[in-house]
Amino acid sequence: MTQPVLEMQDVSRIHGRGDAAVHALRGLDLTVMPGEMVAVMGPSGSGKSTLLNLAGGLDQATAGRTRVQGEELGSMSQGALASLRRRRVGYVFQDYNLIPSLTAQENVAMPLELDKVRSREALRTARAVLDEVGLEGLYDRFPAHLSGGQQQRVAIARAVVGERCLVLADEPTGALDSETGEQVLALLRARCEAGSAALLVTHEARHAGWADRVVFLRDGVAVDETQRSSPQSLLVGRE
Ligand SMILES: Nc1ncnc2c1ncn2[C@@H]1O[C@H](COP(=O)(O)OP(=O)(O)OP(=O)(O)O)[C@@H](O)[C@H]1O
Repeated sequence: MTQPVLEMQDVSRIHGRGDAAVHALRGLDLTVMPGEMVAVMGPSGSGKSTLLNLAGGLDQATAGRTRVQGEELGSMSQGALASLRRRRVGYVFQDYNLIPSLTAQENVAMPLELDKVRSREALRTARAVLDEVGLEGLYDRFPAHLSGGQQQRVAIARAVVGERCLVLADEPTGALDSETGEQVLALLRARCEAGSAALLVTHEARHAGWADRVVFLRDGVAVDETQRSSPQSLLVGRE
C-alpha cells in the first residue's frame, strides 16, 4: 500500500492563552498522497498558513498528529525536524525569499550544501534543476537581475532540489502577472506528476483549478473538499 506523504489527524493549533487564545486550526484531518496537488483556500485568518507551517514542521500543533512519510513530527527531536525541513520538505513563498548575495545556482544549491553535499556536486545538481524549470543559462545571475517570474522559478528549484517529497507553497503566484503565475503553477503541477506532493495556498479559484483537490478552510475548520473533475463548482457559489 502506498504511504501518504502527509497525514494530519485531528490537528488543532491554538495561539496564545486565556482570553487572547486564537483557535487557528480546529480538529483538521488531511491526507495527501504522492503525486497529489492539493489547494488550500479560505478567507484571511482561516488558518491556511498555520496549516502549511504545521505540515512542514515550522510550527507545533496544540493537539493531534502530523506525519510526513509515516514519521510523526510531534515525537521528533529538533535535529530530526531540521533535517526533515532540509531534505524532505520544500517551501515556496510569495516573496521568493532568495538570498540576494547568492547567484541562482548558489541559492538552489544551499539546502544541499547545508546537508553536507560537496559544493561542486551541489552546484551541478542545482544547475540540473534550474534547467528543469526553464532557467538554463541564468545560473550565475543574482536575484536582482532576474524577473519576478524567474526569481520564483529559482525559489521552486530550491524547494524541490534533492529528494523532497512535499512542496509547501504559500501564494507563490501572488507577486506575478497572471501568465507568469500560470507557468509557475504548471511547474508545481509537473513536480507532482513526477511524484512529489504539493500543498498550494491560493485565493484564486482559477489557480486552484491546477490542483487535484481543494480544501476550504473557515475559522480553522475544513468545510468542504472539491474534486478536480468539477472545477466549475469552485466558481459557482464560491466567488
Ligand atoms: N503567531 C501567532 N500568534 C497569534 N495569533 C496567530 C499567530 N499566527 C496566526 N495567528 C492567528 O491565527 C489565525 C489563522 O492565521 P493564518 O495566518 O493561519 O491564516 P491565513 O488563512 O493564512 O490568513 P491570510 O490569508 O491572511 O494569510 C488568525 O486569526 C491569525 O491572526
